[in-house]
Amino acid sequence: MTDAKKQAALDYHSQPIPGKLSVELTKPTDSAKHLALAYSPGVAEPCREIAKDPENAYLYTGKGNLVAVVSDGSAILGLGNLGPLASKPVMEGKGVLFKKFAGINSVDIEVDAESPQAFVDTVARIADTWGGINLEDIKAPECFEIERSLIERCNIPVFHDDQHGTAIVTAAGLLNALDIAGKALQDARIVCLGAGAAAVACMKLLVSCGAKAEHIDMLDRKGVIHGGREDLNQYKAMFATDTDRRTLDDAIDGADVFVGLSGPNLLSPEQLQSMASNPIVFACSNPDPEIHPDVANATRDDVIMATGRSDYPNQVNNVLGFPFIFRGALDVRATRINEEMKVAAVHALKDLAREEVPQVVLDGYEIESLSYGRGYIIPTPLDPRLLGWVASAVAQAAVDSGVARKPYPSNYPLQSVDDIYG
Ligand SMILES: NC(=O)C1=CN([C@@H]2O[C@H](COP(=O)(O)OP(=O)(O)OC[C@H]3O[C@@H](n4cnc5c(N)ncnc54)[C@H](OP(=O)(O)O)[C@@H]3O)[C@@H](O)[C@H]2O)C=CC1
Ligand SMILES: CC(=O)C(=O)O
Ligand SMILES: [Mg+2]
Repeated sequence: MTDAKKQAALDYHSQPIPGKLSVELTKPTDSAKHLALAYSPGVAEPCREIAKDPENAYLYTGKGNLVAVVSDGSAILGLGNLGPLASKPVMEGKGVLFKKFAGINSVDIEVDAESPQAFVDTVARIADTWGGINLEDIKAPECFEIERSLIERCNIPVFHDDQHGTAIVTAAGLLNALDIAGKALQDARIVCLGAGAAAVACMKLLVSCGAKAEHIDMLDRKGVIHGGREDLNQYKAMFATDTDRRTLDDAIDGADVFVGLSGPNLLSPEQLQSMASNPIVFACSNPDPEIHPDVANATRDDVIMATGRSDYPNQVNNVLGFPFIFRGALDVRATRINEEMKVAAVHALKDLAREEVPQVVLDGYEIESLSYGRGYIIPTPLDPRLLGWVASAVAQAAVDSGVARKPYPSNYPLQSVDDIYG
């Protein structure tokens, strides 16, 4: 970013008031009568009802439309472990996206925990307050055990966005990119740079969508993950292959797909040059991708290029997932977000990209036209149809797979966030 853009980003966060989120009132509070309802003595009535039946919290409080965005700051975007407080702008940012795109209220919680167990205990003790918990920017391998324990201990959806949100969006974008490149997922040779939270979840979901595990080379800082390595944790070991390839140079040669979930500037033009025809490059590290799109496009004119950024075409970013996935899950009061709901979200995103693009999206990006093809493999976050398409697919899958505690909502498909209360 230029110095001017960096300053603009700081100004955006600090002016006219610090931060990006605020709390609003939903009831009148202008008279003594109102106060006697909102606070003492009236507030005692819903307290008594909730004490009788905890489900009444959904009726008398904001719980059912409230998601906690929780981080320990150990893997903030691709910036690394900067600690809990430095993650707050990202967590507030996730809250902005929840509210703007799905009408969901959220509170960011940055936890300074000395161990994964302390983190889990902290979150589990406050879990009843929320309708759902979105874990964010927690590094691997700790994130896997943290999420598993919290899912076990909580009866609300717990979802590690960097794993599953990223995987859902990546799978949808990749299915379309392969379609445009004239290739099939089961034949594609895939290189995944990174072997952390996002990478492991993305490759697992791609395999469940039809990719061949033996066609995937996953790499960490030490190179290709292969069966001869003795330093692999159980999550990396799932992707160990029987191969002689050891470096990114070895793995990328002739590959159809590069998925970067690692760090900045790690894929060189020479490496891109050695990929197969119509190479698909998802350089998803934020804020700086594994290869800059200007460099990639200057290197090959047949590249299908995506990044996690909002300022280039094909934004493969979990913003296309978590707001709408939680919307659907909350509205049917799902106890968890299961594989069926994730796969339903993949297909909704994939299919929506093949529809005509509405004018409001063109206006938002200040462009004249946009249609399914190399420069448009995935819907943009500003597409108002995401709410209806993705939340409906997720809610239906929750009902069909038996994790919903309420029926498919009668006010679905949602046209806008103004419709969420029916
Ligand atoms: N576009 C999107 O929607 C999303 C993008 N991301 C991006 O993915 C990246 C990883 O995030 P996340 O999975 O949460 O973090 P983790 O800390 O869990 O994982 C990071 C992984 O990247 C690997 N890595 C780091 N540097 C290198 C390198 N030089 N060469 C090879 N591998 C490297 C690490 O290797 P090792 O295991 O050896 O330490 C580790 O496996 C970030 O840049 C993040 O911004 C994440 C989520 C969503
Ligand atoms: C987008 C996101 O969640 C990340 O880069 O961590
Ligand atoms: Mg993240």
